[in-house]
Amino acid sequence: MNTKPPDAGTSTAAAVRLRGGAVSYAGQRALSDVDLDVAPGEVVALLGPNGSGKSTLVRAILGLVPLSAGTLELFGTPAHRFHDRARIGYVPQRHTVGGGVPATVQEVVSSGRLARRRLITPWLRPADRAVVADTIATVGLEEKACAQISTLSGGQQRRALIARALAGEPDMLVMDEPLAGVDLANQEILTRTLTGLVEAGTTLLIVTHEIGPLADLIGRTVVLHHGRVGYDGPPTDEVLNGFAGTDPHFLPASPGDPFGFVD
Ligand SMILES: Nc1ncnc2c1ncn2[C@@H]1O[C@H](COP(=O)(O)OP(=O)(O)OP(=O)(O)O)[C@@H](O)[C@H]1O
Repeated sequence: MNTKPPDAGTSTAAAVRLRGGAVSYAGQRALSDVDLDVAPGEVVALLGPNGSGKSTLVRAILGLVPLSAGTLELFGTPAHRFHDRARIGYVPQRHTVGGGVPATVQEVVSSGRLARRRLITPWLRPADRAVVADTIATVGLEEKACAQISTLSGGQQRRALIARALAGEPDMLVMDEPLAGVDLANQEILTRTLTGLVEAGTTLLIVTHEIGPLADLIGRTVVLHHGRVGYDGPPTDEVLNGFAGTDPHFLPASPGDPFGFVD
């Protein structure tokens, strides 16, 4: 699926440009002095131990939590003046769907399309419906399009919610733990989906504990320690193998210990 105009996502402006970013919750610092550039078309994995600030960083980029310091630009525009939110798709961390709201896969995915169109009229045009159908096919859920989303497995729900984000045809997709709790078959489908998006020029920012099947896709890893960037570079074996989400020996980086592995 790629119905973007040919120049979409190829602008030279960074998709994300954060300088000196800081976030506090009730006076407690969760992020400090974070610099992050994400170029159009880049695939960046955000790693780090539990509580190191990964989700906070993506929430700050998405404007879901305010920066207490620093500056943020999205696609070359200061974040406070950036109104084209549909250019950024977001799949949050805990995103299985409960039984509370009855909705089919098609309806859920359509809601992602409606959000892009900022519709005054509450219906989709044929071209929008085609994108919705295409997106459902991209994540391999054609046969479930009319099923209630609450009847799907966790992995299938995750695929549906990724499809919802994709239905807005974002230039950048931000995903928090897309593979967590997803079985191998669903991981493979998701990896194929993401590979197709990257080939189409979509920028990916992925918070993950499990590089696993995504290893071939990821061009760069940014590792957070205690709310600061400890490593920013290629996904070396040392980063990928040495990282463990809850490893107490994974300490703040220092010049002699760039990955923070040494006690
Ligand atoms: N809404 C909140 N209110 C108060 N503190 C919060 C809130 N969200 C996160 N924190 C704290 O901010 C710090 C960073 O949390 P964050 O969830 O960003 O880390 P993380 O690296 O994404 O962790 P995990 O891998 O467990 O998801 C932690 O100390 C956490 O307890």
